Amino acid sequence: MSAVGPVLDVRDVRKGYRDRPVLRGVFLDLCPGQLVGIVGENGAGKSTLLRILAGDLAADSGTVERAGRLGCCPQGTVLHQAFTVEQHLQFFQAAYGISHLTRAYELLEELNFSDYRHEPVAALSGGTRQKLNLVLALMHDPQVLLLDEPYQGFDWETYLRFWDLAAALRDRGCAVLVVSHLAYDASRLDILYRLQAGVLLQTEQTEAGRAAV
Ligand SMILES: Nc1ncnc2c1ncn2[C@@H]1O[C@H](COP(=O)(O)OP(=O)(O)OP(=O)(O)O)[C@@H](O)[C@H]1O
Repeated sequence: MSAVGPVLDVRDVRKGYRDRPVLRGVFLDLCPGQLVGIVGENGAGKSTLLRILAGDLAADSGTVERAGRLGCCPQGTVLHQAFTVEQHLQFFQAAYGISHLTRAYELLEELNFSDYRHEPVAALSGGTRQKLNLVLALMHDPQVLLLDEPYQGFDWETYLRFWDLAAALRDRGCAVLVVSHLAYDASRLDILYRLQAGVLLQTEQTEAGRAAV
């Protein structure tokens, strides 16, 4: 458990579409140096919640307080077919206002796709596009990282690299939230929640969480 206060403080968030409630009072604290998972069935409201946490969608009621630089990897990729990997890095460099791409190139190496730097997105495989999506969320060294099904399309080796990367980010103080419909990553997490009937239930304290107490 982190001694530092939360960088994401979510109080009683509610959201429905038309007359159908999806989120019915979500509470969540995310602290620096925590790796937290949220699982839930298809349609449980995970992406809706993540979009609200990222500030991309308004809640009907409740509050979300964020502190620090935000990095977000949404479920759909945010890429343009005609532009190369390098061009995407340059656009996001300008958007983030960062002076160099050192961290971005480091991430390309870590995810093993530096060779694709000058390829257009249209020529990349689905898994490689997802790697780029992830790099774009990480290249400005965020303090709060929100990831929606971040390893979709990854092969096994890349999947393991993803978790090494997530653990390294946690260890350098980043607060990492991973949303997925599968719970088999539980042992890698400090806390695992289940989104069920519109609320977050803490399912168990994982091995990593117990070690961190
Ligand atoms: N823009 C929208 N308009 C109406 N209903 C929506 C909209 N977006 C999502 N929903 C509905 O809200 C519910 C929650 O959707 P959401 O995408 O948040 O679930 P999810 O847990 O992320 O699902 P999945 O695991 O399939 O990605 C679903 O029933 C979905 O059909």
